[in-house]
Amino acid sequence: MALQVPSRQLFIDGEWREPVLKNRFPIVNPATEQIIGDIPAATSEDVDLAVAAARRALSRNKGKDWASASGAVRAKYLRAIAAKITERKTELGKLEAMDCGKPLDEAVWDIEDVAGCFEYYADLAEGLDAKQKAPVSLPMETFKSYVLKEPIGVVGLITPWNYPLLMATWKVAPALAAGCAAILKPSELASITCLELAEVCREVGLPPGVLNILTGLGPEAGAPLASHPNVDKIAFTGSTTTGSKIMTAAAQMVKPVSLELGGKSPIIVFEDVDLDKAAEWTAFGCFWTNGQICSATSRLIVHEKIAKEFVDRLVKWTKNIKISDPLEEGCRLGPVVSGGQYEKVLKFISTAKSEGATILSGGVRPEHLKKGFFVEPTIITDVTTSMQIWREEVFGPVLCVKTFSTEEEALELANDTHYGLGAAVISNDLERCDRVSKELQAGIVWINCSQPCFCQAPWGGNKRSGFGRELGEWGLENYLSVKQVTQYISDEPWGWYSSPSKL
Ligand SMILES: NC(=O)C1=CN([C@@H]2O[C@H](COP(=O)(O)OP(=O)(O)OC[C@H]3O[C@@H](n4cnc5c(N)ncnc54)[C@H](O)[C@@H]3O)[C@@H](O)[C@H]2O)C=CC1
Ligand SMILES: NCCCC(=O)O
Ligand code: NA
Repeated sequence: MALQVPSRQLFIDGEWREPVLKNRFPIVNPATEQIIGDIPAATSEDVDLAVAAARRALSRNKGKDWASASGAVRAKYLRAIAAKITERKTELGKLEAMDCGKPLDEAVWDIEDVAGCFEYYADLAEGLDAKQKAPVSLPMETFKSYVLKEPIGVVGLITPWNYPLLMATWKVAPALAAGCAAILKPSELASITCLELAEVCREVGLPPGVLNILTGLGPEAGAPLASHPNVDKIAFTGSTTTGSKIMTAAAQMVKPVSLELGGKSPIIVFEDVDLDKAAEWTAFGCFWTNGQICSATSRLIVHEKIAKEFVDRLVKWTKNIKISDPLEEGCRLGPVVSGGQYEKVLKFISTAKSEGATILSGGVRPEHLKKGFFVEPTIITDVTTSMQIWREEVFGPVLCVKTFSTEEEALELANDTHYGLGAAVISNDLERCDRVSKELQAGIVWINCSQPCFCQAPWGGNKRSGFGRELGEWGLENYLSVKQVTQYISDEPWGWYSSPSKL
């Protein structure tokens, strides 16, 4: 059963506020193409208000309420948020599925991960207190030095639509744990659950201004945040093109950025694998989240000895994937997020065809679904390394295939990309897996699986997939500034200049 989408405003300074320009835009359910509600459209006027509220939150009570409160104080809020999210798990999962099209089971899994991530950073916030004043060993006995870790300040968090609440949480949870105040700008294509996070923050009594949530369009709400002189850092997940624009805007203010961008990740399948296990991971690696994952292993590189049998088996697994409305029981593939993405994915497929590739399976709308932005899981063979389908991120359920004969050749193909986010290797020879993992140019390597993601482990890429790492302790460091405090401890004068008293 579909749910009523709550009608919300912008969340600024701990309360709901109508956008200054009073505009709203529709929310489209990609499975039905129906309008299911609307969200407020923030502009630079609202960004100014939110940034000012965040500044006030940092300095209220001389910082003692938030920024310089103990980590344990902030952890209580993070745990309270986690508890409320868990309480509302089923409802939030449904809203997420209706908004971005991911199968309900995946959406509920995401919401569980959201709660887990808030819990995890609550622990790290507490741990931060014990890490303060860590001594630095110096080569001169006359000095001693220690390090303070302080919140970076006001942070702008700009997030995408493929994991709407989870990607927001990967940023919000560590930012709040660190003692920053934040402005979150979710994607205009899927913002419902981020506005519900605002409601959760209101209910748990998060101090006003600590988290502000502004829905709106990229150029109207995201761009003024990225270039705002009173925002101290930007963390972004999304396309490489937008990441580059954000970095350019931030550079004008010498503002640090962390960027988690696109990918064209490889999965290498060696000849010694269990075909069914490898086929299932290959399908999951590319078709999970309807193929819309930055780390999707969308280039299959399979040993020529097993290629034919493996690809046949993979097609069989793919045909077994239930494609339906995301809310239908057992759904494993929903629609892509929007009409625009649907057209884009189909264009990628038709270009591959016109460049000489073979659409082995899928490539079209499923016959039984007349409405919605559905694309069948698609497998493309006869691909060359110069084709668009091999080189560019599709962000849809589309896998392209090449074969190899030697490990060296497999690595060459795998690393033949401007991106460097994820990579997977499937083989029963674990020594080989270790060797290949070292050679793969990627921030994340999966052995005998693809995509599992744990909030304890670092996440991020190399090359044009961006830089900086989210999650784990690295995710917290993103929002901390390191201050060196060095003290002269000798009773002797410094003695560099001749003392005037000796004249
Ligand atoms: N790496 C990833 O996780 C994602 C990659 N993508 C890729 O991006 C393509 C386009 O999707 P979009 O939704 O248009 O992604 P996008 O990268 O433009 O959007 C991501 C976020 O950036 C914001 N944004 C857009 N322009 C901005 C600007 N000039 N300044 C500040 N913020 C801005 C958006 O409002 C959204 O919140 C997809 O087809 C896919 O290839 C999209 C979403 C996630
Ligand atoms: N499993 C989380 C993937 C996140 C991302 O697409 O960035
Ligand atoms: Na939507």
